[in-house]
Amino acid sequence: MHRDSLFQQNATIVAELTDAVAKHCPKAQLCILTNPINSNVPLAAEILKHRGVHDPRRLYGITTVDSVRADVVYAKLTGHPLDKVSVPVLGGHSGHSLVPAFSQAQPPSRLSPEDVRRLTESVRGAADAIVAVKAGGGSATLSVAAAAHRFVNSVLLALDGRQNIIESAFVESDAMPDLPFFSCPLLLGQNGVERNLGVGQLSEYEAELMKAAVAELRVQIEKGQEFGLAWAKR
Ligand SMILES: NC(=O)c1ccc[n+]([C@@H]2O[C@H](COP(=O)([O-])OP(=O)(O)OC[C@H]3O[C@@H](n4cnc5c(N)ncnc54)[C@H](O)[C@@H]3O)[C@@H](O)[C@H]2O)c1
Ligand SMILES: O=C(O)C[C@H](O)C(=O)O
Repeated sequence: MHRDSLFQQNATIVAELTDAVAKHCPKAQLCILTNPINSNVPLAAEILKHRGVHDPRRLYGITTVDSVRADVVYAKLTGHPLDKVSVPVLGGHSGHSLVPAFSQAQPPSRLSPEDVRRLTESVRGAADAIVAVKAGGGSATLSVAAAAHRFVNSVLLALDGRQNIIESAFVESDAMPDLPFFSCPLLLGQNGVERNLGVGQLSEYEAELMKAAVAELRVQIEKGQEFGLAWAKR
């Protein structure tokens, strides 16, 4: 499954809803789940900019399901309790644009290169695996609903003043040179993204994957920006 192929159907819907947010609730924290995240978030940013209400701290693409998947496979392999595990997932939300950073997993565990490759592929291929199992019956639903709930709940807790709320999301960012949007762990606060916690130290394997991820992301980001700008000016 290519989330990118959903762009044709979903771009106009995202544009219309973002425009309504810009007009009626410009201070809202806008959490976009609609695929392709890698294009739809840049698209929304262009519309918000055009309307003069763009605040990069308040616009997110929800990538939490990737974090959930990485945490689950890491916990299963290492035996760490799932609620104590955290694996950063970096980049975007599509097979080759996302890079799970198992080298930074907490609590740390020594994994063989073969284990890391296998876990990485299972996180990157999870969406396709679910589509195949459902055989025409759709894609992931419950896991995504749970992940979206976790993310939005974290945004609300931070809004309410709770400290040390960290979630990854695809946001406007300078974490990766020359790439205006990127997903990595964020410290959330009352105004949205309080601090971008950045990419951290990647292993050689992860750095290699990241090169291809960045190339794919660049194309998908530009596609969203072009659509958003054209839609806003139409
Ligand atoms: N970011 C992620 O991790 C992730 C994971 C899974 C699904 N998704 C994406 O979430 C989106 C929804 O997936 P789903 O399984 O819930 O689909 P779905 O078809 O079950 O639900 C889509 C809903 O959108 C509504 N809708 C359609 N056009 C609309 C419009 N113009 N304005 C307002 N609402 C409109 C429909 O009535 C329907 O209720 C898809 O784009 C999917 O790719 C993202
Ligand atoms: O588009 C979908 O429904 C798939 C989803 O992005 C996923 O990661 O499972």
